[in-house]
Amino acid sequence: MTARALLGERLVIASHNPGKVREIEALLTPFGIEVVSAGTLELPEPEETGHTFAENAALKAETAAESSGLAALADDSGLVVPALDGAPGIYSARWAGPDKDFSHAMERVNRELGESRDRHAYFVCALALARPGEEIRIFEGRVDGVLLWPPRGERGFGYDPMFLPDGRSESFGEMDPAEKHAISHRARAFRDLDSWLRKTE
Ligand SMILES: O=P(O)(O)OP(=O)(O)OP(=O)(O)OC[C@H]1O[C@@H](n2cnc3c(O)ncnc32)[C@H](O)[C@@H]1O
Ligand SMILES: [Mg+2]
Repeated sequence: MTARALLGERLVIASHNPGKVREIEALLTPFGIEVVSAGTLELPEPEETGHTFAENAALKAETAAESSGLAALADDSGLVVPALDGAPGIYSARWAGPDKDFSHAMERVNRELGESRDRHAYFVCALALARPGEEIRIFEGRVDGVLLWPPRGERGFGYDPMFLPDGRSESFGEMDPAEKHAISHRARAFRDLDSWLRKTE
């Protein structure tokens, strides 16, 4: 089967975050399917009550698939800081508060790290694909790096300006989007999705 047959003619991107929707649209381009975002369809934003990235991604994808009757792809992601026992993790969006203020969230990460010499962090992305009448599928990706202070760059979204991926000299906030797509947690999860599609073909 082709990607189109597996994913449907029209796929809902079950996210209300414009930064993510932009990246997911770019990463889906090679699949050649029409996409529409949950925001455009005015779908409700479900409460993220799961305890893992995968559970929250599944919850968002299932809600969107049920309310639209279409296949839906959700992304639950976040920044994991081992020296902070994994925080902010699944609470990454919530650390920015109702105003979605990521300068504030980044300051909190840096403040809580204090003088810690361990500034290692990684981004995780769990993608969930829900198709009407089919079992839900989860795909995951991760990228490791170190936390910078002060943050650098205006590109990307969320915690990007404080994240320097391993082996690179530019933060995610400074990088050209195409470069971020070559190595990001989200791109790696898409590679996992792509290999599943190829196996199923
Ligand atoms: O749930 P949806 O509607 O998709 O949008 P959201 O922003 O609430 O998304 P999450 O619940 O998955 O929260 C993940 C947060 O982690 C951060 N994050 C995820 N991927 C990121 C990336 O590539 N670069 C920077 N920050 C990222 C970003 O701040 C997100 O708001
Ligand atoms: Mg969310």
